[in-house]
Amino acid sequence: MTTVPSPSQQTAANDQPRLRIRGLKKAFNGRTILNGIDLDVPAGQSTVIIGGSGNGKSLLLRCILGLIEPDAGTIEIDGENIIEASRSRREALLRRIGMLFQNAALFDSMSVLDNILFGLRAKGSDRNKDHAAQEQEALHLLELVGLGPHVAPLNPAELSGGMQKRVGLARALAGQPDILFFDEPTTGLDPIMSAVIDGLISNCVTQLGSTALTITHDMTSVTRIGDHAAMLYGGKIIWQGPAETLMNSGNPIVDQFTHGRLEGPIPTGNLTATPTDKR
Ligand SMILES: Nc1ncnc2c1ncn2[C@@H]1O[C@H](COP(=O)(O)OP(=O)(O)OP(=O)(O)O)[C@@H](O)[C@H]1O
Repeated sequence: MTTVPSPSQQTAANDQPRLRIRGLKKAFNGRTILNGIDLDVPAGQSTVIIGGSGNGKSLLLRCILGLIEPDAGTIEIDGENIIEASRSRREALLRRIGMLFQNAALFDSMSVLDNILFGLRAKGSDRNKDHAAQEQEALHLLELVGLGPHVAPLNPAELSGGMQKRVGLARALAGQPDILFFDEPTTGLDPIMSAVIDGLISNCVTQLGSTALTITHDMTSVTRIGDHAAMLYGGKIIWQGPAETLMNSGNPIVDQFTHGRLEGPIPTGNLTATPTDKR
């Protein structure tokens, strides 16, 4: 007999975040960087994390990806704690995540095609497929990010920064991950290319149904791609809410950061220019 969940049970299931992080801590040599991160990343939506340089945003992503072992806390994907999962189960859960690294992180010595094939192999997506089928899949991924097959034999160094990011995104999409991480996807790009990359990220969420988690310093991007926003400061998520309210959060720390003000609760110390610095 099939049990039909009651409406309240359905709501509870639907409300479960795709990613749920609680009490995540990480210190290096006695220096605490993450000091109890609590964050929910809703399924099928786009969450953006902002925060000052060195606050641990990339570190948070690397902890989730299993590249760095946290000192404490839980990281759940669909309610399953990946830290306590068996190795094979953890690997299976982590295969659900695709990542566009800062600066795209392509292998310079490999062609664009080989970079994407590498992504397919890393996700185990090459199994049961001959080389021609793998190449077809790689070309399809390039097409998804708006690049034609003429780009496939080129080396990353022959591409502009924006094209490199697109290739990085194509590689992140290898193996059809349903969770995507983007680490500063628009840094170093001109405003139009930033809009193109933001559009591709939005498409991943709206058309592929992905859950996106993006780190950015680009406030225009936050409003363009974000459904939800969160700010990391002092080792914790100090604010989270709808992205459209980020610029008027009412939180003094968030407001100082998002408006780039020198005055406020965030110490600027030696970064503050004095009249003598302005020679
Ligand atoms: N493996 C590591 N070993 C030692 N320290 C580390 C390691 N990884 C990160 N850190 C330290 O953690 C801090 C946070 O680094 P992280 O790269 O996460 O910052 P971030 O918020 O992403 O900064 P940015 O916005 O400038 O990219 C830095 O001080 C960094 O030196």
